[in-house]
Amino acid sequence: MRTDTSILSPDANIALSTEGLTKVWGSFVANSDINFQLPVGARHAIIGPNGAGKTTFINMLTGVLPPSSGRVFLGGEDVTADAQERRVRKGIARTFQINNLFPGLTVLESVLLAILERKGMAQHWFRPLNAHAAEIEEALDLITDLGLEPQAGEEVKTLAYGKQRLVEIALALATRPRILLLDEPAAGIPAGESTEVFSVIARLPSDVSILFIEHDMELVRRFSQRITVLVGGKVLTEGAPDEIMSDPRVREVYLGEGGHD
Ligand SMILES: Nc1ncnc2c1ncn2[C@@H]1O[C@H](COP(=O)(O)OP(=O)(O)OP(=O)(O)O)[C@@H](O)[C@H]1O
Repeated sequence: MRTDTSILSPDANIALSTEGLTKVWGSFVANSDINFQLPVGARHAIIGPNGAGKTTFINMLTGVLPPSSGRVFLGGEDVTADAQERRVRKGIARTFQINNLFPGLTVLESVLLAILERKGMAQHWFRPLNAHAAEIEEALDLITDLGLEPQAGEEVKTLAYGKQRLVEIALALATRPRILLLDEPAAGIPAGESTEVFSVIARLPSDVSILFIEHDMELVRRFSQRITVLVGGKVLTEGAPDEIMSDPRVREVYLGEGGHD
């Protein structure tokens, strides 16, 4: 019997929550009965060994994957049946690999296009630039917030990978999200640059609630306020970084496994 009924009633402090979220493929259970709450303004990490179901969970939050059972709530609203685009309009954003999106465009052009898309104006992108003064200003503000102003006029594909990841975050922020979901935002980039990416994430407005998957424990320790540990598709435990890092069960199943590929 459920003793915590808060998950069932809208709570203004909860940006996103799930109830009994489950994903099965045939007899394989990738996510099992996940009850999760992301408070407004959270910096929350999901960790767990390979195949634990982290990406599957995020994919059900964004609408990329339909759950087999369970529900996803944005604030108090059940968005389980909403398609991905609709969830984006309601404030759930995730990052996409930039090179698949806007090949050949500069940083400024890419962010501008994302803002025009949000405003339903993307089909007018070829209008004279002065017709988009407000959107250009917004794009430049966003680019500045992410420390990308030196690269504003450069083609995205020519940037260092760390900068490309930041452009991807800028594009997600251009949708004006309430919630930002990041699946390994520093994957594939050199260690120095990954710290820069996370420092920028840490500086994002506090009303944007952030949930991220990250394998680097030092980054998780530095940049999360709370951690959920997934193992075999189930929540093993959840808590503050120090609590999680010293939990013998976590050390055994995750930290003790000798690293991650
Ligand atoms: N479409 C699918 N059909 C069947 N099994 C799948 C499918 N997608 C993922 N899986 C399996 O579900 C399990 C969980 O995958 P998921 O990518 O969510 O794990 P993860 O925790 O993100 O792993 P990693 O850390 O390696 O990225 C894996 O065993 C994976 O092989």
